[in-house]
Amino acid sequence: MTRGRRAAEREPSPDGAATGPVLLALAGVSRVHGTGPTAVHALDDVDLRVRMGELVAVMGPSGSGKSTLLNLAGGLDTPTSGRVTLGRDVLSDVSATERAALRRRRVGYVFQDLNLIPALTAAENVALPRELDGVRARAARKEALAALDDVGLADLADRFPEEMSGGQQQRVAIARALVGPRRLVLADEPTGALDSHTGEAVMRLLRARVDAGAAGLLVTHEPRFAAWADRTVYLRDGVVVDASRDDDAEDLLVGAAAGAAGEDPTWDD
Ligand SMILES: Nc1ncnc2c1ncn2[C@@H]1O[C@H](COP(=O)(O)OP(=O)(O)OP(=O)(O)O)[C@@H](O)[C@H]1O
Repeated sequence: MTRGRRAAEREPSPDGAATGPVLLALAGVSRVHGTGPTAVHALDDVDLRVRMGELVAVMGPSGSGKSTLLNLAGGLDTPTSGRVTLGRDVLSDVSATERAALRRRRVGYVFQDLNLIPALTAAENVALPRELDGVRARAARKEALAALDDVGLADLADRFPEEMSGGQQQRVAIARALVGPRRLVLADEPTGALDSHTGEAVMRLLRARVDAGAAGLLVTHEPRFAAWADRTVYLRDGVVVDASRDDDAEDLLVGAAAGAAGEDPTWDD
């Protein structure tokens, strides 16, 4: 089991198991790109559960399926077989439109390629996904300012991306990923373009968000960043070849509970 120094410091539990409800569950998930002799088995029969309050790192060589896993987890892609569940919603069963709506409301992405919109200020970039969710402009700005404050950028809210350093831009991207009621944070090499000091700061922010109750999945090539996670899953050729402790399924919100009537305790949106 790979447990980082910081995770160990943060969490005294000897087995390191996060105890929140399962937010994200992949069960027997495979993804094949293409057909016939040229088909690529990007993921093969992967099981993974991530709990609220848990940060899971995904490591593996180039082409091992890390980004495919992240895309499936966030509903950007659908599995060829198997099931992806977010809260009580089976992402792999809903229509593309519903999946897009779930994704927008519930999933925050942080990519190496930040995708900030150059013509919008930091606050406008962060507010945009909330406005797309139907939140009124004034409320969305308020939320955006709070999210920017969380990442230490309250003073730069009205700057444009080109007026900020790379690290500051990355923090804006994180604020945008975390604004509003999102509970699942998917980060694909979020530290890739950053110097080590700024990379650590980014990890601290992700860790803090997860400690506050989100579930996080972090793709990284760097063990020192994976050390911030509670556990690490290693992929090779689309297969999980090593995973530190994944806990019991008994309190899963999925399976028989999927589609059941009533409130979903993992969401407050
Ligand atoms: N849209 C696609 N069409 C065909 N093959 C694809 C597609 N997307 C990914 N693949 C293939 O699936 C495999 C897994 O790709 P993926 O991008 O998930 O790996 P990765 O571990 O994220 O790699 P890297 O670390 O280089 O980003 C690779 O062989 C890749 O070429």
